[in-house]
Amino acid sequence: MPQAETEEHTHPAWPAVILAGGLSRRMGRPKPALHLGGQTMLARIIGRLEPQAGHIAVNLNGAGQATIDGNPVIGDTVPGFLGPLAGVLAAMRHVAATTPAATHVLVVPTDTPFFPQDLSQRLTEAMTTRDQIAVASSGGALHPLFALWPVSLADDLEQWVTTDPKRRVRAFIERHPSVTVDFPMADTAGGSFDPFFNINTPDDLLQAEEWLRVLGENGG
Ligand SMILES: Nc1nc2c(ncn2[C@@H]2O[C@H](COP(=O)(O)OP(=O)(O)OP(=O)(O)O)[C@@H](O)[C@H]2O)c(=O)[nH]1
Ligand SMILES: [Mg+2]
Repeated sequence: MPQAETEEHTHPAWPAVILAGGLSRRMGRPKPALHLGGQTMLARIIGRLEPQAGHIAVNLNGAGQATIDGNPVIGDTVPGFLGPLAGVLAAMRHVAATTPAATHVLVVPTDTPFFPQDLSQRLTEAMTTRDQIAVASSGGALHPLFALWPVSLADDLEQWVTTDPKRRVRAFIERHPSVTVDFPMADTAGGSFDPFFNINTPDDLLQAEEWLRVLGENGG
């Protein structure tokens, strides 16, 4: 069961968590604070989520500050920079504690600013049972960090992230019932555009500025 529907939401509003931890080694500086089109990446992701999610929290490796941009910060619940799945685990624990009625948590990464505006709606519609992980894909590529995760997987995930040597997101998903939702490429003046364009390097950031111009002020 999602959070209560409100007038702004034409579909269920899941609690959501933004993965903003990690080391940003390829970028060389923290990705959530990067500026894209005059806005931080994190602010951009929050703006993209707000119309399609309920309560939003930001996951960092440590919860050194209480809020960012008005949203609560949650730290990883397992230490050691264990990767994105540590953030997914923190998201499940947070939602179980703060929104116990929610069966799922919507998780998105901080470095993919043009993700679809109907992400939550389409992932929700694709689920046929409440034990499924609903995962996004585009152009034949899975985007395992864009998913609706059953909160009930928390204990199993904790076991996995603290014992599996690779902690690959896909490998964890494969152990559970899931459904994949394919999102179309956008047709733009600059050609076909993948809405899951991911920013990892300084060069990716320059390209993202270009796409922002092509897509318009808010990035589509
Ligand atoms: N909570 C948490 N999130 C993480 C961790 N590692 C990566 N992430 C998040 O997972 C998403 C994808 O991670 P990457 O692109 O690999 O980010 P990264 O590890 O900071 O970057 P690189 O060091 O260049 O690999 C981003 O949204 C990161 O914020 C982690 O240890 N804990
Ligand atoms: Mg990484």
